Amino acid sequence: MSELKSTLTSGLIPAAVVLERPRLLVVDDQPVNIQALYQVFAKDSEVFMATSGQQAIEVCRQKRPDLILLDVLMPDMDGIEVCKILKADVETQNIPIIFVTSQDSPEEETRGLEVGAVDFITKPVNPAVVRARVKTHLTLKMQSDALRALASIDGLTRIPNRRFFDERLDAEWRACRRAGSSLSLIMVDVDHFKKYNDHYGHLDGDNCLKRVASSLAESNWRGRDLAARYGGEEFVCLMPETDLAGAMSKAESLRLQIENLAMPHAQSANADYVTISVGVATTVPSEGKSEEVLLGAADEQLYKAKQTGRNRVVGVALN
Ligand SMILES: Nc1nc2c(ncn2[C@@H]2O[C@H](COP(=O)(O)OP(=O)(O)OP(=O)(O)O)[C@@H](O)[C@H]2O)c(=O)[nH]1
Repeated sequence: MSELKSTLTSGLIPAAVVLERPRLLVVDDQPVNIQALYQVFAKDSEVFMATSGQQAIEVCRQKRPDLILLDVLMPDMDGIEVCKILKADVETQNIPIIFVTSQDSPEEETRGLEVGAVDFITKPVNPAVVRARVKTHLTLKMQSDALRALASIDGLTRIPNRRFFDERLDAEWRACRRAGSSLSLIMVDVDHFKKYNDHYGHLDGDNCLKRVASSLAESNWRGRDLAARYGGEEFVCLMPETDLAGAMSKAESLRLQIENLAMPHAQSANADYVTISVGVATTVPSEGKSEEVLLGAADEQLYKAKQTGRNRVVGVALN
């Protein structure tokens, strides 16, 4: 449970998922039906409302509700279509959708479940039934969000792991390619870390990695940036919409940040304390280029930083 608690506070699970006051979206073209559901939930939940499919999608993207109660039959865009659109978008696909319908045929229900709804409720709604079903699906959503977040965190350092980083790199690569903007990668490696372990012991080595990780993760990052543990004593940072100059300047401030922790390292050939070497690579993703090439380039720059004396930043912009 304490693991889950620290995961929650790390920000990887949205605060709303703690569900002290769940956020529900009720969608129906008839205000009287919205009113009926509003009365069931208003006391314990924050209730958003939408009277059309298009409005429902907009509210969803802005407010990120924990669950949607969605009317099937609506004039412009029906509930099935709304559900398909929300399930196709990574930002909204994990929000459970319960269809609320006056047509309770098996065909209708099958169609709804096939496009991704989790449940069906028939009109006129029974307050006790709808409350119980919503509670069940909110609990399931909280559990699956918590599991997803735990699977994304490195066990030792509690910052995002390589798996999470790989997923985000993939998504940001595509986003920067669409926008025609730069994507930068920063590779960080602790200098002479084998000697650190040999001198202070593996437990102190672990603590050193934890401090480096926290310092990197707590740096002053912009919205879509990400710092993760790549493996061993290596860390990686992703900076979308950032050119080489911006990434080099951030990398230099990370290097200083670690130096300023002033963690003693008696065996380092570079300094009396722990330092890092940093490799930076930037590209504008396009047809024919790959994420692996960007990763390889950052790694190559890191190698150069090691070869040319460590405790330094080296970078390259790829054509
Ligand atoms: N304590 C601890 N050590 C780790 C962990 N992961 C990797 N290491 C150690 O990190 C060390 C990395 O050593 P090397 O790859 O030789 O690099 P280095 O000693 O840092 O030398 P340079 O990178 O060239 O400065 C190895 O001794 C690994 O065992 C970990 O989770 N905890």
